[in-house]
Amino acid sequence: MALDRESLDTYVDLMVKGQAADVKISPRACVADRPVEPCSLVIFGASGDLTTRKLAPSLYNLYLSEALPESFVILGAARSEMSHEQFQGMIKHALEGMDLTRWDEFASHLYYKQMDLRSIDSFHELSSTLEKLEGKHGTRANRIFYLAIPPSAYGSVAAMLGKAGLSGEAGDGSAWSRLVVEKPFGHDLKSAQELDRQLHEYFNEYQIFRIDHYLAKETVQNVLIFRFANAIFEPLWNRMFIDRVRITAVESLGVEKRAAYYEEAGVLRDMFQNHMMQLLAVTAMEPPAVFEAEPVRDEHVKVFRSLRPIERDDPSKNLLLGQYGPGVVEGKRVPGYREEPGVKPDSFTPTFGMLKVFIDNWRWQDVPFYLTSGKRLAKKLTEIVIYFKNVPHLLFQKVLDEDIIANFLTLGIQPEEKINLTFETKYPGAKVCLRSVTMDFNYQQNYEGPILDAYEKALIDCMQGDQMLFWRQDSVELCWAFLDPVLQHCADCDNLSRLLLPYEAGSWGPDAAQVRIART
Ligand SMILES: NC(=O)C1=CN([C@@H]2O[C@H](COP(=O)(O)OP(=O)(O)OC[C@H]3O[C@@H](n4cnc5c(N)ncnc54)[C@H](OP(=O)(O)O)[C@@H]3O)[C@@H](O)[C@H]2O)C=CC1
Ligand SMILES: O=C1O[C@H](COP(=O)(O)O)[C@@H](O)[C@H](O)[C@H]1O
Repeated sequence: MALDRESLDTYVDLMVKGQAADVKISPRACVADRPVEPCSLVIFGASGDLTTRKLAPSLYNLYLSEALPESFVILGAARSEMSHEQFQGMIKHALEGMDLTRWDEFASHLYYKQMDLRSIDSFHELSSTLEKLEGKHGTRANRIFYLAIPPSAYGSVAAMLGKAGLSGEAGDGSAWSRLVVEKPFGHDLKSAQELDRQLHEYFNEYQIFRIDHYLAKETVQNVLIFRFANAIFEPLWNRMFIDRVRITAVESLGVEKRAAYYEEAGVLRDMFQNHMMQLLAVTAMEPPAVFEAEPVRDEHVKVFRSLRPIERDDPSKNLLLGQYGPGVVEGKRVPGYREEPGVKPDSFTPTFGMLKVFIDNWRWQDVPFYLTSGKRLAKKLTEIVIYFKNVPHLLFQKVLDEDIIANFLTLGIQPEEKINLTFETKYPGAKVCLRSVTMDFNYQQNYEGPILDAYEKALIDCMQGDQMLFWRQDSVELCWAFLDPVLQHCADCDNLSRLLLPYEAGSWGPDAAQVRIART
């Protein structure tokens, strides 16, 4: 049968002109979304680092891309004395380098209120300020309270909101109230349960949004799409075909100005209890019955429930810890952790961790997951790498007398947002030689629009009431229960000093020789 004209043209385009890789496939329903209702966003901690560095640029970007509702109010609150105009000036300063052509319109939605978070009167005043602003901007009484304040204040602020009547919702669903809580959610299982008890005194679980900006990263969401919207990978995604999984989230940044917090947290609380666990969950979870918040979060929970406990008395078989010393990072000389402002000169706080984790279930029995995170490493890199098993019969290895590299799949989260599959091919020529080649997909391929920043996604999801990318309390508790024994072991200075290995800033962590010495 002869090809019709259109098919022939397509064939010529794809095959003869060799453009298969450049086929433009239009996105399907990528912008179709739920409407965002008018609302007010109250940011407690509006003068702090998180607000200026993350929230302000995200909100302005959402405004520029017309993702915010037409009627909205952003009310900043903190201890500092500031007028509305000063607050607007501070936010504008935080937007340096962005397109400010629509700044004046955006600024007309920004307000500030000086507050003492320990005083109930301050919350009653907040209530009447909100009512006035809601009347002026027509935002109804839909309210989001964002806790960008020290974690020690989360419980009491939630209680103050409740006492001032700000946690309630209209019975007919015409007005809602939501609470956004930043990590850390407690510092161990017990404190996480206590915090949860305090939050629930006045808020229901469906009103509480425990943010994890890693879950909201485009490429992390893409892990689920990659796994469950393709038929060819999932059959391989198990212990029969996968040898090991490496999940890495390392950065070149040091502790910056957060020593007070980091000295208490260290890498295990700062990165493992939250972001690393969520990366593990999206890699290891089963497909949910439907792609909705609760079924997806149920599957996260099942992964966390299946974590093989780490030996309390000797976690060193599964754990490697390090602390950075001075070195050169990206061409710049930097001090060691102990010389950073605010850090104790004899601090044993770990800034690097590698944890070998097993998930005891049918899919993953005995497949090790290596989770690595650390500060002041050679470069910023977050990726999930799936190492497949070697071929069952080493046909070419015998001919070549050399190891054959098993296939691996790299899910690049940041800074390069990509998916690579590496496999063996024949090197051209008369002799039998092999070479590894990589099939690349770059996230920006055939896409020119902006990529939503994680905080933008989290904010918009919260405005839409979608909790899929937020932590549920049962997951929080299971992760603390898993890490608590390790943290308790490390709370003993003698144990910690034995476990903690130095590494040079700008390196890839403690070197292998040191690790071997420490382990013998
Ligand atoms: N910064 C980041 O990148 C990240 C932060 N987080 C979390 O976000 C939260 C905020 O962090 P960050 O912005 O870095 O902290 P900062 O210390 O920079 O800011 C704290 C803010 O809270 C306000 N505040 C503190 N105490 C009171 C009080 N009694 N009454 C009223 N306001 C008060 C401060 O106001 P004032 O300055 O006026 O005193 C300031 O605006 C923390 O829980 C942190 O763990 C989570 C992930 C990343
Ligand atoms: O939550 C945190 O994350 C950042 C790393 O986030 P990223 O999006 O830049 O990868 C980390 O630097 C910080 O210590 C931690 O609190």
